[in-house]
Amino acid sequence: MRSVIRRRVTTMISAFLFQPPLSSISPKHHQYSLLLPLTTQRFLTASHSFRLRTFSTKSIPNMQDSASVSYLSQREAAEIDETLMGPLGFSVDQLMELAGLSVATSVAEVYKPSEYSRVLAICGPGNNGGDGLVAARHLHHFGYKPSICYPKRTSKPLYTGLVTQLESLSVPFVSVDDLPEDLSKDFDVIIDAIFGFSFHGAPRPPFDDIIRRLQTLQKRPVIVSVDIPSGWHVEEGDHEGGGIKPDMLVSLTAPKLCAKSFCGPHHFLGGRFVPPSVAEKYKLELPSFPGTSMCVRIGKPPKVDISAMRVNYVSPELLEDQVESDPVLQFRKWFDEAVAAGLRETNAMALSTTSKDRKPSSRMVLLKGFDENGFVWFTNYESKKGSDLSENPFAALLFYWEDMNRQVRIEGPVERISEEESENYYHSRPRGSQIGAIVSKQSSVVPGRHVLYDEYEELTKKYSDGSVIPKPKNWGGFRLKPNLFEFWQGQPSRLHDRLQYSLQEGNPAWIIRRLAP
Ligand SMILES: NC(=O)C1=CN([C@@H]2O[C@H](COP(=O)(O)OP(=O)(O)OC[C@H]3O[C@@H](n4cnc5c(N)ncnc54)[C@H](OP(=O)(O)O)[C@@H]3O)[C@@H](O)[C@H]2O)[C@@H](O)CC1
Ligand SMILES: Cc1cc2nc3c(=O)[nH]c(=O)nc-3n(C[C@H](O)[C@H](O)[C@H](O)COP(=O)(O)O)c2cc1C
Ligand SMILES: Cc1ncc(COP(=O)(O)O)c(C=O)c1O
Ligand SMILES: [K+]
Repeated sequence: MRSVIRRRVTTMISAFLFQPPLSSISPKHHQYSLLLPLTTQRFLTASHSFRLRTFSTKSIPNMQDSASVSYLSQREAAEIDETLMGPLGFSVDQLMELAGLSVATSVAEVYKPSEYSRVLAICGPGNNGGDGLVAARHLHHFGYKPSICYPKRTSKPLYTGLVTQLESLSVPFVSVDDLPEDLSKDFDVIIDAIFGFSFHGAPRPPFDDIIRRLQTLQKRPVIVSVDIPSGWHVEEGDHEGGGIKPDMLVSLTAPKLCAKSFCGPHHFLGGRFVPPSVAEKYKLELPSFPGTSMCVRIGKPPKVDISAMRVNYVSPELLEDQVESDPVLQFRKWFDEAVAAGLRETNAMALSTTSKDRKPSSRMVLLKGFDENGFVWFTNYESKKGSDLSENPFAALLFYWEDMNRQVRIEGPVERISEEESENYYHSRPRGSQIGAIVSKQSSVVPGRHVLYDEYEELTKKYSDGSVIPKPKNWGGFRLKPNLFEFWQGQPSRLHDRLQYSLQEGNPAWIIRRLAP
């Protein structure tokens, strides 16, 4: 019995697979290879692990070539829907859940709840409306304050369930009559989940009036359209002009033809459920989803006004009576908190040095240890920073832990650590990095990458027997002994907390002073 069912399903899938696509779609397969997912892999060596970040255009979601993206006709969209929920074994609940989650994560990528918390999801009578209900639930859990306008309810259990779920979260439902004529006062984001790919003709009441209100919105609230900007023709787009102008479009499965005329700043793709058979059949060329993300940006990056880019920091206060009297202990506290918060490369710091002609230069290095004796990093003593420090043995370190609105400045004299300490650390590194340190005459001019690579290959062969890789004489650690610390905690309106620790001649006690922000 089971095998009969399996055979039937296989036959249905192959019948589906061998049908030709309904519309031809620009096949630029050579570009697809550029859209590799960003992978962060862990490489384990005998005693260590270190992260290798592989980089591709995909890792910058804005760098997609929108010309290589496929668009679906209305018929294809409906057909894919049927296939997913027929031979491919999906249920509508499942797809709707994934679609709604994609919408919520797309919104969260661009519109942060700290600034755009008041969301109105306007839900239509079909599955597009269902996506809106699901998205609102996720947005609630992401920290937004959604409200729902759902004038034409469906009595199917899927929909009544979604409504019950929202009611159990105390998400308010607003009737059309209670919606303010000017939506800009009460909402920061409007989720347009009115019509999806089954829309046809002209909008009927009460949606005609709601769409009219959306057409006249100014800058705020922003409109996020689910799959289709409601009121637009599914294939021809805003063909009569005067339709709504969403700021964000979240296309599901693949963009529909109308999306070609979308010219808002944020076009995202959601619906991370397309099996390869569907992608192959419809020759779908779509960006791949990075990491574990449920959405990915399609198309060109939005134009930004750099002068308007700013974040208003909101953090707990940093008060004199809360901090440690010893700045090294205070640093440890903040460092541990940054690690616990999961920040990447908490130990990355900017190191600033100056040459004897008093010209400063900065670069990132990794902190490899700190205690009351100082802060240690490793490098090539004959590099630019190495020669700067020989000429002027003073430096400044800077940590910026962006997610915590924190910055730490540390300044003081610098000295080389002992050869023994450097030896020990060098041999604790992955063997590839040890060889890399031999190969790199750091800061000198290299004729081409191949030069480094050839020498690396040669040395890798030489040491393939696992023998000790000798530390180059010019590679080792520096230790900065601080005489000044500053702990900076970002606060609203640029009234940040700055607590500076300094030492006075001949006095081992640190003086703590608050500096104006
Ligand atoms: N695989 C996928 O791609 C997935 C797709 N998903 C989602 O499903 C969406 C498609 O859903 P859908 O087929 O239910 O159609 P949708 O457009 O929401 O509404 C149809 C309703 O609107 C009505 N209606 C139509 N025209 C009208 C008018 N002029 N004025 C007034 N009413 C009008 C129509 O009524 P009728 O005309 O039939 O009387 C019917 O009640 C798709 O866009 C995506 O968001 C995801 O959930 C999962 C994965
Ligand atoms: C996050 C990060 C960490 C780095 N860590 C080190 C390090 O620990 N030691 C090092 O020599 N270079 C490190 N580098 C490379 C340096 O920034 C720099 O390119 C190199 O040391 C040459 O600098 P210089 O020519 O000013 O001496 C790091 C770069 C980054 C982005
Ligand atoms: C050139 C260079 N040297 C040294 C380091 C530090 O490496 P490790 O953590 O293996 O000491 C880095 C880190 O990015 C580096 O780029
Ligand atoms: K819509």
